Amino acid sequence: MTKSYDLIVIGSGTAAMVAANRMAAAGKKVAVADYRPFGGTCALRGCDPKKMLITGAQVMDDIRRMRGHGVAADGAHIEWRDLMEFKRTFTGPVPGKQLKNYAAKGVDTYHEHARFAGPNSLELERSGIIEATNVLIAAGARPVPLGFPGEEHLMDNEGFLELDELPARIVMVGGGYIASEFSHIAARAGAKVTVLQRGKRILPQFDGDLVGWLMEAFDAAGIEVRTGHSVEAVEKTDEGYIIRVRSADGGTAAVHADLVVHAAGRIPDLDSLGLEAAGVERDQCGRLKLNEHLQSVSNPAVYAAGDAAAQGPPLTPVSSHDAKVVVANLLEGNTYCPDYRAIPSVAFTIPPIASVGLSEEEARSKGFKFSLKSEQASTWYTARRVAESVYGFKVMVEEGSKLILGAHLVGPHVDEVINVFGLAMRHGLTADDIKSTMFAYPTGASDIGYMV
Ligand SMILES: Cc1cc2nc3c(=O)[nH]c(=O)nc-3n(C[C@H](O)[C@H](O)[C@H](O)COP(=O)(O)OP(=O)(O)OC[C@H]3O[C@@H](n4cnc5c(N)ncnc54)[C@H](O)[C@@H]3O)c2cc1C
Ligand SMILES: NC(=O)c1ccc[n+]([C@@H]2O[C@H](COP(=O)([O-])OP(=O)(O)OC[C@H]3O[C@@H](n4cnc5c(N)ncnc54)[C@H](O)[C@@H]3O)[C@@H](O)[C@H]2O)c1
Repeated sequence: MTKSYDLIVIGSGTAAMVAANRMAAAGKKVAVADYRPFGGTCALRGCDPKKMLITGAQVMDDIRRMRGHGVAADGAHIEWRDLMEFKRTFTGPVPGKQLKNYAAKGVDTYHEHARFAGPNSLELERSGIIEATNVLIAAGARPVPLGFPGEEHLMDNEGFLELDELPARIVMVGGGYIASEFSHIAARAGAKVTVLQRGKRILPQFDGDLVGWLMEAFDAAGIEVRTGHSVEAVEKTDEGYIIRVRSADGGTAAVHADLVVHAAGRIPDLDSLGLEAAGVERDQCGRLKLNEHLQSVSNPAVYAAGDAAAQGPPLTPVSSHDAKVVVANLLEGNTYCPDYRAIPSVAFTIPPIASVGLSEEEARSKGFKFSLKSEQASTWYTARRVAESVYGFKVMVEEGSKLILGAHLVGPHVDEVINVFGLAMRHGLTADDIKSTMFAYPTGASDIGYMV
């Protein structure tokens, strides 16, 4: 007999976990299917493992900056294998813990590929057909196909975060989050890293002036950044790889490497879901056609969340937020819509760069009247006490309302401090509210009053 559920979730990442747990807590019969180890991108192949490797890289950078200031650690280096083992102390137990957690909550788990067989039924690779009142597509994202010869030679984020040996010469194809973060890790671990970015600058999601200041940290780490360079082909040779590049002025070049990493963007992972069988439509860009409640416009039984839904930026807190919205809609009827205002985002370079709210260009093009405070603040105590020269900010405060429109930070501790701006923006606190708040001193947050 076909097994029947209130909700089947495709995927076992952040969106899936939040949705499945909440539905189970509401007494609903839930199933979760994933063909990969349970845990999803953030816990197994993204945010969390990456941040553990960053911890090692950060120590190396601390030593570099403190050399001659009382720290002598000559010969200190990263033992890549051991750092990977450190990472695995976190990632290793994740799938088992998840399965145990689901079992305890009465959620059925299927470690297999799922595809739609009908409007509200799924075909599982081994277990056959299961059906549900509702299906949540939480299938995440995958590296975008690049369409150039030799793209099969590129290693994705999953491969990089599992490397047992770190190759000597690494090329990052692309210059966004993944290229920036992975290059800071690999360079501190001794690799020669080249970032090949098609765009005019790297990290286009962040403020251009602050990214400019951050380039000093790329230089200090020995990371070569080539902007306006589009990768057009990758060839495998006996010695490694040749990466064929075209520059913005039409010139061509060849870069040699032992490893080529895909850091050129990700797209919703929808192609293998058999959406046609369920009548779930996609738009011209291939994204799911969803209404404001994250429900398929063509099949009301189906909802989507997180990277697969691609309604907000592809970030973990967005996946979690989407899942909460979907569950509220399932339990209470379609009454909730996602709220994507003031989502803080951080690229974990060393030091990090962070952003929340509008960019300066967006604020101007939307016609806001605002005061802008921006400063390269390397002489401030927050930077000096850690011997870091990269520190700066750009904050926009609306005239009249004194609400913060956008905050952009680079330097020590900004990965934490940005959350204070996010809190203020999401809850309508003004620049005056922030100025009248007491922040513990000396902390990164104690600078906020001088930034607004
Ligand atoms: C290297 C890297 C670093 C990142 N770092 C950060 C960070 O620091 N901070 C941040 O906020 N975000 C970060 N992100 C983004 C973040 O990881 C994602 O936005 C988030 O994990 C998406 O969660 P999700 O639940 O939507 O999907 P996922 O966690 O990707 O889960 C989707 C799951 O669905 C499964 N699946 C797909 N198709 C099927 C199918 N047909 N049947 C069964 N299962 C299927 C997949 O195997 C996958 O496990 C990073 C991403 C990467 C790649
Ligand atoms: N800290 C974080 O929050 C974090 C970290 C990693 C990933 N992520 C998420 O994962 C997503 C994917 O990350 P990503 O770094 O792969 O993508 P990205 O969108 O950040 O950057 C991709 C870059 O690759 C460039 N590019 C594309 N094709 C190219 C080519 N042929 N040659 C040279 N350059 C090329 C593009 O110009 C683009 O700027 C991000 O959008 C982000 O939301 C987040």
